[in-house]
Amino acid sequence: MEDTINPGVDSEVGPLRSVLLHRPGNELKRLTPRNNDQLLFDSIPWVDRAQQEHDAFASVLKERGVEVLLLSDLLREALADPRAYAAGLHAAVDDRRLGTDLADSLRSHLSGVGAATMAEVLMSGMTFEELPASEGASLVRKMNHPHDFAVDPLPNLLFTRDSSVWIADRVAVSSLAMPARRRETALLDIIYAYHPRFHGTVRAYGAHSAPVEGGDVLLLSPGVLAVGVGERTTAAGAESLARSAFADGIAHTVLAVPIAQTRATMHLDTVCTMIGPDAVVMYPLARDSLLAYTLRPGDNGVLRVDGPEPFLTAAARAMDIDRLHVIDTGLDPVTAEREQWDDGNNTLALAPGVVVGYERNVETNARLEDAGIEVLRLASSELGSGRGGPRCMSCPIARSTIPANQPMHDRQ
Ligand SMILES: NC(=[NH2+])NCCC[C@H](N)C(=O)O
Repeated sequence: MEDTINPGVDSEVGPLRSVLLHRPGNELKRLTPRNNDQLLFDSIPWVDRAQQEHDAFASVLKERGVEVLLLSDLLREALADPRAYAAGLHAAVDDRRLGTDLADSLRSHLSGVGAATMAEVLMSGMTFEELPASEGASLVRKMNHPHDFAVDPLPNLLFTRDSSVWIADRVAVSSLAMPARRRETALLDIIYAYHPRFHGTVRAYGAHSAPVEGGDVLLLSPGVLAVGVGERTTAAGAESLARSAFADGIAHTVLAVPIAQTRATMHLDTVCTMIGPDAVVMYPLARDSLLAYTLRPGDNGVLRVDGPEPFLTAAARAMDIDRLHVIDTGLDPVTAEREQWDDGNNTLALAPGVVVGYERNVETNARLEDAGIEVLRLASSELGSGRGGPRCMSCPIARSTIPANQPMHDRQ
């Protein structure tokens, strides 16, 4: 048997060894022009092409020696455990939406369908017309349109970055802010609690805490986290993540970084991602305006909060480096805005100086290459419709540790 890779992530850029992805599936087929806004997609993706683009993403990672775990496989395998199956039933059936009669009949139907179908229902949801026939009349069934959802689909599962985050050897299952994504928490919870691969995994933070989404969390260096606070992660969420990371000894500094509350900048990783241990690619407009509050453990369990001050200053101090380099994308404001929207700043580092990016961001990629970064390009005509790039679509489970204080150019 091959050795399994021990989970653990202490940076954004250490050589990537194992990653969790979600190959888009039938949940994307639920998107219509009537529900796409609410389900956080900007258009209606062509699902077959989205799958091809995603398969190409997985292949790029595998070719570089990264183990790719698929969320649907892990969920199905986890559901083989009766306790996981019971948790799945609980996550699928909402008594408040269905009323007692319909909820009971759906529960008894799902109890017998088996792990594969159960996983599919949890991911793709169920419409009223797909519910099993049941005895007696149900007002709820009569008064809902056959295409209404009895169980909501989760099209944003694709963005595995947001629903869980590894910090050192612990995993934080997120508390997601938007109603369309809240049920993702239950699926990740089932995987980490019951899949044999994650047996013994210790948690950080608590999925019932104030919202934190993984797209807002950057592991700037071992022990130093930057947490975007904006449309998704709240200040209370950043505090609770900091408190738990300090208590567990997996971080000594957390930078809370205010970001504009708009769709274009829903997460910190839409404007800034790391491409080396002391370097980031950053949306030019954010470069001089981004601020940070510095959180550290204080006496008697009280948090110390300093700042705000410029993000780059606070980050360099916390990381104990002279300067956090910003790769100058040097773009004119209109190109910069277009490429930021298309996730040009949302790169996934496979190692220091090696990143995956969307090919459509021609100018940003060219500037990254000018700076000596290798850019592995992905097609994204359909994947991009959910507004997420390679970083959003990946949850690193294991990265190798980079030796401390070794600037990037020595490592290439
Ligand atoms: N880490 C990220 N930037 N994730 C992007 C998530 C996009 C997704 N449609 C949402 O609105 O939630």
